[in-house]
Amino acid sequence: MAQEPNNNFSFSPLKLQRIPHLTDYLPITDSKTFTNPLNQNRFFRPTDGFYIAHSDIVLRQIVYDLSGTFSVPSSDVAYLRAGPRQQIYFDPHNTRVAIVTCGGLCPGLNTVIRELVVGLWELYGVRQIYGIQAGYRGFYSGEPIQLNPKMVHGLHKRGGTVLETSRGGFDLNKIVDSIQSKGFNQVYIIGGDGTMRGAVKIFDEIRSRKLNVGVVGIPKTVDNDVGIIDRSFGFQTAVEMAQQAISAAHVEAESAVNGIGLVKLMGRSTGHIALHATLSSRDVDCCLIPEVKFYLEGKGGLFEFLENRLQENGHAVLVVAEGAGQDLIPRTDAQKEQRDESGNLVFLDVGSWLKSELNKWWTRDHPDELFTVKYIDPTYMIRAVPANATDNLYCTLLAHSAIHGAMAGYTGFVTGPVNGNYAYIPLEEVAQAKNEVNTRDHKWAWVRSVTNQPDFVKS
Ligand SMILES: Nc1ncnc2c1ncn2[C@@H]1O[C@H](COP(=O)(O)OP(=O)(O)O)[C@@H](O)[C@H]1O
Ligand SMILES: O=P(O)(O)OC[C@H]1O[C@](O)(COP(=O)(O)O)[C@@H](O)[C@@H]1O
Ligand SMILES: [Mg+2]
Repeated sequence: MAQEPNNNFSFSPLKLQRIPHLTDYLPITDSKTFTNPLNQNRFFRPTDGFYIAHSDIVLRQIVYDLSGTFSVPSSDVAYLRAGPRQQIYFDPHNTRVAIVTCGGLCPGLNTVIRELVVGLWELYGVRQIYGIQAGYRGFYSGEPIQLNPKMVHGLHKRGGTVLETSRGGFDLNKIVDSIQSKGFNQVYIIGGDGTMRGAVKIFDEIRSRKLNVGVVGIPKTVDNDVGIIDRSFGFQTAVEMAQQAISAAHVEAESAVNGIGLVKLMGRSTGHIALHATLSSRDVDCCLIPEVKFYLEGKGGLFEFLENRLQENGHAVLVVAEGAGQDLIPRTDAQKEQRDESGNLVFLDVGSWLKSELNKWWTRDHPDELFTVKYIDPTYMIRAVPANATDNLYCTLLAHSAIHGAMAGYTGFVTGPVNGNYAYIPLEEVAQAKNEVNTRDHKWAWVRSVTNQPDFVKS
């Protein structure tokens, strides 16, 4: 029977995760602030509650169990709510902005660039806006490109990043020297977990040099592996794109005798894309993710499961995240050490390996029966597309939130939705947080109930 809520609960003070402000470390010789130009913007007409105050917060934890004696644990935290401030720190005429994109592609990168440029220009009247080319290395190895709304007009309809991106090339001193010498006072850094770790270092160096430069992180990752925020932009578009690959795999498998459709999806250390694509498709018989180790042979293994599925249905669809099964694939010592320019471990192709293992298994156990594995690897197709409508809207809100925070003088922060509300989160916290699939919660149980796949726990 459901337990009645108990009135015996109390809220201990929440811990507000403050974000740094430039005045925290800069000598306040001139404490002048500026009235937000939105006051004069005929489209916005600020009314009561339009501006966000220091006291507006967003709770990280919003679901509680009120049975028994209850108090909010002191570990529960709140973040500053994102949005326009009535008084701003930067004079728009003297604001000089740099925007950079780093790491892998993700649908919506161009939209964020577009909305940063248009938002800074239209909402705040900033005119000195520059794009840094090809990731972190672009700060010191090339010339920034000046941007204006006309130049970025149609960007939301294009995949990729017009600024180009890269991995590696992180030279802290050269980057900060360049920010200083080029006179930038706001830097918007769009990237994933690696980029955010770099951004923390840039922010620390800027602070230790006491530079009047705001550093803002905008989290980007198609894998959805950045923690704290609800989800990363482009993720939904990628899941949608993955449906096409799964449908094709299903058609191929269904149209063959003992056909297996195998689809590999992105997900270096997290299986969010594979999981969401599986749940949306319902054509998937088994979903393999990095968070759940699996095995091939014997009782409860993948082969036994597929054998039964082929017997029942004549076909099966397998979705595998790129980071799954890496511990099973034989590799040379050199391959064990191989890293990309950013230091990320280079993975072997789990799809090709699985295909080969499946073929070996079938030939060994059923030498006289037809069997086919059709392997589809849509890797770059799911991330090199323009953002869908939902992601485009999300990118706009992210860009606007970032601008409002930076113009107010906040620094060393990341903006993103927390429980549906846009918040300012300390950069360092985001750089450390991971978002892995929680295999104990109902979503993973739901996958297993949809596919009826094994739990791969050896008894
Ligand atoms: N720990 C780190 N410290 C400084 N820079 C880093 C760190 N990790 C990654 N970077 C830099 O961040 C950029 C993007 O990192 P990468 O891991 O490739 O992509 P993502 O940011 O999408 O995870 C690269 O230029 C890389 O050199
Ligand atoms: O071939 P690339 O460009 O290194 O990208 C491959 C990687 O990029 C990703 O799509 C996203 O990774 P990042 O968010 O770290 O850029 C991974 O899923 C994948 O392993
Ligand atoms: Mg990454």
